[in-house]
Amino acid sequence: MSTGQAIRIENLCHSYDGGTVTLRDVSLSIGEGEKVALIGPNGAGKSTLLLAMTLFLQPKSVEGQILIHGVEACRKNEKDVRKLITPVLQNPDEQLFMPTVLEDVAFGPLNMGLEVDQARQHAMEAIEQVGLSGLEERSPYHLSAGQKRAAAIATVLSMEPRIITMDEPDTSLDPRSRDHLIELLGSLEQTLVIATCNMHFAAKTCERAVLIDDGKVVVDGPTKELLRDEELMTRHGLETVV
Ligand SMILES: Nc1ncnc2c1ncn2[C@@H]1O[C@H](COP(=O)(O)OP(=O)(O)OP(=O)(O)O)[C@@H](O)[C@H]1O
Repeated sequence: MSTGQAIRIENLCHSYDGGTVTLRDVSLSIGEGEKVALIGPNGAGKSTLLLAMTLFLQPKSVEGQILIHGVEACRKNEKDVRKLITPVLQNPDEQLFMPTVLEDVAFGPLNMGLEVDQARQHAMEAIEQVGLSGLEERSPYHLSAGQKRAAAIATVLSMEPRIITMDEPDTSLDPRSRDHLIELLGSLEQTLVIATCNMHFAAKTCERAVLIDDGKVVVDGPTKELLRDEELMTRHGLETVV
């Protein structure tokens, strides 16, 4: 249920090193608590759009405006923006670098200035939420692909951002792990923006989908309606889901 505006993007343009144009005049509003899939073929600009929202692009390469809960996403507001919106990276290994799962999940809250006990409490809750209780002392390197994905999500949940972005979170998951992830995402109250090329995954996790191709928003609407449109899906190299 949407209670306010979480993300507002206006006329966003971006190019890498003044070369490849990746985002062309993208405008988009996402309400608080919405779960939105960014769908589109490889190279469409989905990851770049997530990087723009989470301030991971060179400021000079971006034109237009992004507001995160009313705060302009720019360098001078970096600290505030990072508290509001946090990415789960495409590769969990980039998010897990401490000796144990617990230390990894507590790292964010500690970094935000929480006392050790409080950070541990947040971490334990996040670990339970993602179904990894009992694995707190395990090295992240010794987790399965599905467990790594869950641990990476826990490192973000423990910081309690209001918005979470995820880039291809279903990559390398077997059907059972994917089902666990779908269940977990369904249980989250945060606003979620999920980039995916997997239309079945999009249909199961997000009520709304934004189709991006060649850096432009092509269509924005109910996921199931978009995915049923065979002509639209085929035109953009995507799979129809009936
Ligand atoms: N660091 C970079 N430098 C230059 N070009 C890049 C860089 N990263 C991505 N690109 C290019 O930008 C375009 C958009 O890429 P992006 O990763 O945002 O697409 P995507 O929709 O997420 O694709 P995929 O589904 O394959 O992950 C592509 O043409 C890609 O080659």
